[in-house]
Amino acid sequence: MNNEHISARLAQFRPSHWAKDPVSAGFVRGVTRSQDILTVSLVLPFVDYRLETELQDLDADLCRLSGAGRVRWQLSQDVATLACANDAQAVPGVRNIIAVSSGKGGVGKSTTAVNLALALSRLGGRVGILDADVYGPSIPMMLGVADAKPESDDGKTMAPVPAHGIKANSIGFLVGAEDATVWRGPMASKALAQILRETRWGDLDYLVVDLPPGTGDIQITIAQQVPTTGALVVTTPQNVALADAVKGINMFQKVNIPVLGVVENMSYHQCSQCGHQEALFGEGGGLRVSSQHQVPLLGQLPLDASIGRQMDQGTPTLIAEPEGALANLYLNIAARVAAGLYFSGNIIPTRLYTRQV
Ligand SMILES: Nc1ncnc2c1ncn2[C@@H]1O[C@H](COP(=O)(O)OP(=O)(O)OP(=O)(O)O)[C@@H](O)[C@H]1O
Repeated sequence: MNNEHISARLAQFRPSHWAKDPVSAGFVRGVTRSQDILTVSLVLPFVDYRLETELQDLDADLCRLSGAGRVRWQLSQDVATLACANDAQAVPGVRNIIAVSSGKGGVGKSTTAVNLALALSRLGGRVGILDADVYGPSIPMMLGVADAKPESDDGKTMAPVPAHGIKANSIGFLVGAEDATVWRGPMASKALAQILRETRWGDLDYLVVDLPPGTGDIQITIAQQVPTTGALVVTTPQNVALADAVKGINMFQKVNIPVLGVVENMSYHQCSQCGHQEALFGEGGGLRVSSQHQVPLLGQLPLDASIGRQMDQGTPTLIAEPEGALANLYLNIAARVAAGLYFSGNIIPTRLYTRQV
């Protein structure tokens, strides 16, 4: 068996959203042959369980090169802890924090944050979500746990609310939605810092933080108080929303938080009868912003009544139709976010924690 040829073939495999192939990135940990089976072990430092299926495309070539009859893929994930971009104190057990923002209200930021968190969980991660949208904490409703209350046995810390396999906390669980909206800057950001640190998140690969919309002082304060690893900006294709998205990108860049990319929501409307796609709010805006500001366009989501309806019912798209085309769009975004975060970040050595996928 010629290991060099096998390595060369593995190195040709590179999903389009990866910055490196698995060999040069150091993900391949071993190639061994025993009798008729070629075993290839990989450890992935970010989540993407779908890789297992994609790798099977290499089976025929690897069998030919090794003379084995079949290939056994041993894939495990050990999500790397990446250095956070600011000097905020780390949250124990939480490996990476992803902030979701929008320059403008109502563009679908919370919808994207919830589906992104669920998609990261589906890809194999241990995931939490912190609803930092003090102006409209909608995540309890979106996750179908509007009446839940985080429990506290010691009066000092609280257990997050479990929902659809992820852990959630929200200012909305603790005070009525109306009360939260009257809070102003310092009070709101102080309360959030407290919620972030007093929640017993346990071990999380990713904590998604849904920021309040806008690019003012409160957003900057929160982004700086939270040990953020990277941020993404949600926008719609209208010019006015795009202009605000640019402000969002600039805000993060000013405080040195890497922008993982832009998600264009309500990009087009797809007719449920004939499948015709129509760009209701203009075309190409997200792509323009992404290329002008050198940040990736992470994905485009249609304006689809089922996304809104499923959210209102507390069963987000990823849960309501896990195998559907819309869920797949969110999974693609999550895979890009996870890989983008890893390839653009600086790794902090963590205790080795390897799980079989
Ligand atoms: N792609 C979509 N297709 C259809 N409806 C959507 C889509 N994205 C979001 N919505 C709906 O649009 C409304 C606003 O979405 P959401 O609350 O996520 O926006 P937001 O940007 O977080 O708003 P705010 O920051 O002002 O709270 C919700 O009713 C949601 O269900």
